Amino acid sequence: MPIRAYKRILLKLSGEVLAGKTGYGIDGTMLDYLAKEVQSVVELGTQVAIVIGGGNIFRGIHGERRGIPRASGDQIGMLATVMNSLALQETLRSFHIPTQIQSAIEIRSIVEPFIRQKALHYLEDGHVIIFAAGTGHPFFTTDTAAALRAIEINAEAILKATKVDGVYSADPVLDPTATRFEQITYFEVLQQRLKVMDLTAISLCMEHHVPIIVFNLNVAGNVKRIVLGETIGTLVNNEGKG
Ligand SMILES: Nc1ncnc2c1ncn2[C@@H]1O[C@H](COP(=O)(O)OP(=O)(O)O)[C@@H](O)[C@H]1O
Ligand SMILES: O=c1ccn([C@@H]2O[C@H](COP(=O)(O)OP(=O)(O)O)[C@@H](O)[C@H]2O)c(=O)[nH]1
Repeated sequence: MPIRAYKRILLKLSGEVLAGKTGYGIDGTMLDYLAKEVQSVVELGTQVAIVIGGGNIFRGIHGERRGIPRASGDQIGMLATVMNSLALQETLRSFHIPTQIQSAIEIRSIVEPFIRQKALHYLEDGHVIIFAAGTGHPFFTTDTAAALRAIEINAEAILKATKVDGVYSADPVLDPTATRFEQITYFEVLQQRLKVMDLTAISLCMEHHVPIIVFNLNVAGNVKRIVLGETIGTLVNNEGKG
């Protein structure tokens, strides 16, 4: 078996990634693609926790335009992450990967509530665990939920999957002259307000020394490459050189 760089990771998937090319909702081809990426590291014996966003269905901030107060809009957004989690769970199970969901909001007839000790047991038993409903609180994001859960389960790294291949000096989607960092410190990300992840999430990771690897999910095999220690994307930690 190849040597793994990481034994326990937290994979952060944006909701948007689930929409695939359709741009909205849940795309079956994308679910299969994600399941294969996850399978490739489960096969290495890596423990995998996943936090998934809801932006493919609803973002709280956008509700305000339709007269939905932010806190209610955020609750809709959190429920969207539960829908995405269920879709991903069923796909992972169809790939024979044992998968559990734990939700930060209690919806007991559908998914288990978040119980840290139980989550740790699932991981140790080789189950993939999906943490749904973000932090359970409005005004937060699933990036912050990813940071929080990564700390709670002692994940060795957060793998932040995006459609760009790392952290840039500016949003590369908007600024073609932006340059990519191979490594950068949390402090530099905060100081330069680089919006690849929200600042609350970065601060939590900085305080608790959780490295973040920002990488392009659209390149097949990237999750496995990272777990095997290849330098992919941008590493955010305390020692980055910028
Ligand atoms: N400095 C930056 N470096 C890299 N990406 C950035 C930067 N600033 C903004 N971004 C954007 O952040 C996105 C990554 O966040 P992600 O969670 O995937 O997207 P979203 O929050 O839109 O679902 C990238 O797709 C990119 O367009
Ligand atoms: O702890 C959380 C996490 C998410 N959300 C809501 O859920 C939506 C979807 O999450 P996010 O935008 O982080 O998803 P992504 O951008 O990763 O798809 C957000 O817009 C918020 O409205 C929230 O209120 N609290």
